[in-house]
Amino acid sequence: GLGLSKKKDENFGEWYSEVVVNSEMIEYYDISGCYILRPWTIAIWETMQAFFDAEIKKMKIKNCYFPLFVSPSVLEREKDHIEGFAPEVAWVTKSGKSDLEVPIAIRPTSETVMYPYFAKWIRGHRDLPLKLNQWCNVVRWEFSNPTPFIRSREFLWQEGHTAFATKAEADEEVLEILELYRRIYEDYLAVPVVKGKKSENEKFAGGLYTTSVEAFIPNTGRGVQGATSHCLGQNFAKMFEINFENENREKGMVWQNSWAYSTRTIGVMVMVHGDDKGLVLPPKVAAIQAIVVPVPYKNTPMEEIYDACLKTVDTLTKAGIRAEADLSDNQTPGWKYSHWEMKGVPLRIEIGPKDLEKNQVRVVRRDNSAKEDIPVSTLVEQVQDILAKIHENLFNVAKEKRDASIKVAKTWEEFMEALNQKKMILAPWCDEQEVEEDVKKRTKGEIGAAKSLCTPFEQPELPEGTLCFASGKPAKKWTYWGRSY
Ligand SMILES: O=C1CCCN[C@@H]1CCCn1cnc2cc(F)c(Cl)cc2c1=O
Ligand SMILES: [Mg+2]
Repeated sequence: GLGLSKKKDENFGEWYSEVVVNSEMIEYYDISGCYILRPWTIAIWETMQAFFDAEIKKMKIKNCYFPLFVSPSVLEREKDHIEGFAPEVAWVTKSGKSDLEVPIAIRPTSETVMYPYFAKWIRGHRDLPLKLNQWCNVVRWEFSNPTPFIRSREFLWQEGHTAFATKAEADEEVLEILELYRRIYEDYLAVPVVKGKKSENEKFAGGLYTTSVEAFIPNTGRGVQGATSHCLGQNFAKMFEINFENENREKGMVWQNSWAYSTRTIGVMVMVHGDDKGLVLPPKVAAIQAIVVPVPYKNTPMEEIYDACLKTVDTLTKAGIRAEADLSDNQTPGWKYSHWEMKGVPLRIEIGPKDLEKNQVRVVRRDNSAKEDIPVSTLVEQVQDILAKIHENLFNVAKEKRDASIKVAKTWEEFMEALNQKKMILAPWCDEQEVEEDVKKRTKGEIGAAKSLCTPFEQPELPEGTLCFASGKPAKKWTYWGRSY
C-alpha cells in the first residue's frame, strides 16, 4: 500500500531510496550506480538550469558542446593530474565485434578535452576572456557505495571553463559563480550552505585553489560538497600552452577557472527536507506547486465540484502558479492525499460541498500540515504568500537543524566526541597538510574518516595563542571538519 516502510530517523539509507522511488523521481536500473531520472526529477533540474543558464548568460559566458570521447594521449596529458583518478575512467574498447585500435575514454570531466582547443583559439589578448560552459553528462566509474543523485557513475552537470588575461579577473569570477551556487541551494532548494575554501589536501589537485559551498546532512552527520568553483591558476595553461600576446606584445599564459554543480544538488534537497510521508519539495522547484483534490460527499452532484476544481486550477495557473487537479475517478481523496504528499507537492487544495457553499477552499501545507480555509476571492495572493512561507519555513528548519549539528572543538577529545555524535566540527587548525593527513588516519573507521570540509570565508574571532585541535601548534584559521559523502 501507500506510505513508506522505513522512517527517516531510524533507517536513513533505506528511507532515502524509498522516497526517491515512491515520489517517482528515480527508477533503479540494471547497471549498478546508474539511475533513471523520471520527469519529476527533470522538472527540478530544468528549473535550476533555467536560473543558472540565464545568470551565466548575463556574465557573457557562452554554452558549447565538446565530445563525450577523449583519446588517451589527451586524457593522460599530465600524469599527476589524473593518476589518482585513473581507476574511475570508463573506456570504449570495441565497436561491434572488432576491437578499437586505440581505446577511447568517456569524459569524467572536460579539462583535457577542451584545453587543446583553448590553446588553438587563444592567440592574442583580443581573444580573451574566453568563457565557455557546457551542460552535459560525465562518467566516473566509482566503486564506493552508489547513492541516487549523490554518487552515481553517470550524472548530469554543467561545467564552466574560462580563461582570462589576469589573475584578478579569474579570482573575481570564482566568487561570482560561487554566489550563484549559494543561490541555487538557498534560494531554490531552501538548503543552507557554507561558502569556503578547500584545504590543499582537498582542493582540485590540478588547480591553484578551490572554493565550495558545503551542505550538511544531520541524519548521517555527513558533510556534502554542494558545488565547486576552482581557480586553476596557470597550471593548465602551462600544460596545454595556452598563452597570448598582451598589449605590449609580451607572451603571457592565461589564468583559468573551472566550476560545476550537478544533479547531486537534488539528492541533498531530498535528504534535508524529506520526512516520513515522503518527499517535501521547496515551492520554487516543484513541478506542481498546488494540487487540487475534489472531496465528494455522498449524493452531491460531482460536476459542480469538478468545475470548481478546474476553475481553481485555471485561476492559479493564470497567476503563474503551477497548479493541477487530480480528478481521477478511481482513487479516494485519502489515497490522493497520501500520493501527492509522497511526491512532495507543497500545497494541497481540497474542494468539497461545504467549500462550494461558502465559496472557499481548504488549503493544506505539506511542510507543516497546517490547514486553512481560504475565500476564493483572495485565493491567488494567499496561495502565493503561503508558498513563500513554505520556502522560508523549510530553509529556517533546515538551518536550525544544521546549526544544531555544528560543534566547536578546541581539543582532540572534544573533536572525537563531536565526530562520534555525528556533528560537523568547527575547529582551530594550524593549516598544515600533514596534520590533516594525520586527522584522516586517526579517524579512519568503517564509516569513513573525517576530513576538512572547508575553511569558511566568515571566520570567527581567533584569539592570540589559540592552538590547533589536532597538532597543538599555533592555530591559523577556523575550519569545518567531518565525515562526508
Ligand atoms: O570540479 C570541477 C569543475 C568542473 C570541471 N572539472 C573540475 C575538476 C574535476 C576534478 N576531477 C574529478 N574527477 C575526475 C575523474 C577522472 F577520472 C579524471 Cl581522469 C579526472 C577527474 C578530475 O579532474
Ligand atoms: Mg570523485
